[in-house]
Amino acid sequence: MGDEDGRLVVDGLNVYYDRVHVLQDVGFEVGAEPVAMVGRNGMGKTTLAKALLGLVPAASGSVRFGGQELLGASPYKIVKAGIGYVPQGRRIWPSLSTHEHLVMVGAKAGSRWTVDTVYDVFPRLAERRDVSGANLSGGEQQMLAIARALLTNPRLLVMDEPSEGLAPAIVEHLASTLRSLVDEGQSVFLVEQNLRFATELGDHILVMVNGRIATDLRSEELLADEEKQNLYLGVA
Ligand SMILES: Nc1ncnc2c1ncn2[C@@H]1O[C@H](COP(=O)(O)OP(=O)(O)OP(=O)(O)O)[C@@H](O)[C@H]1O
Repeated sequence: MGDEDGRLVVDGLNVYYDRVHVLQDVGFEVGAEPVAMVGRNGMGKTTLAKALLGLVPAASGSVRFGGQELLGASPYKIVKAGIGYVPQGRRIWPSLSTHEHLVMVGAKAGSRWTVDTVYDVFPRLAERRDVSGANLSGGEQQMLAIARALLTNPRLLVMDEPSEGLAPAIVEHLASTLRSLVDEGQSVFLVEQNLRFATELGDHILVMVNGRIATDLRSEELLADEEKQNLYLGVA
């Protein structure tokens, strides 16, 4: 995991919604080092995550993963190729229990991830195994969305705003759990508005402005530069 084999290489990616040019010549790479993309609302981050998973069509460009071209492939094939997806808004089934969500995905043969090993990473989910999705807290739903993606045994985990709507203490807990996975070799591409979460998990930061990657820097550089934070994110 996280080796050159599982490298994501995005090049010249263009996406339109009707005539609106939402992603403009987007290019970046994700290897072993975790990468986070930040940007204000509506800049195109979710569209990018969806385009990587084949959920929105691209007009042109290339998305290669482990040397294989995935642009134009179905989401099913992309997940099978080793890209796991945690969508914005979590997408939990209200009437299914925690355990039902997990057994429905099941484990892949030979994978380190089984229902039991995801419960080891998220013990809170084991405690809440019989609780329905509708009755889980936001943080528990987020853990479940991540656990469900892990069961697909991803070489690369793409997460769209996992911190959204969660209390700071929960965000902190999520960041440290995800950081442990990264330290064990899990590759991660994170889309985030929460600068603290993004810089805690991502070593490398891409800033998206109006559908383009405006800059690309180390997380400590962005944290040390309030002017850039204000310019790109309006947070300082
Ligand atoms: N299905 C769609 N049809 C048309 N326009 C869309 C569609 N989805 C998003 N957009 C527009 O495309 C632009 C980029 O949206 P996107 O959701 O990718 O941004 P974002 O950076 O993820 O923002 P947020 O953090 O609010 O999710 C926005 O102007 C948005 O209004």
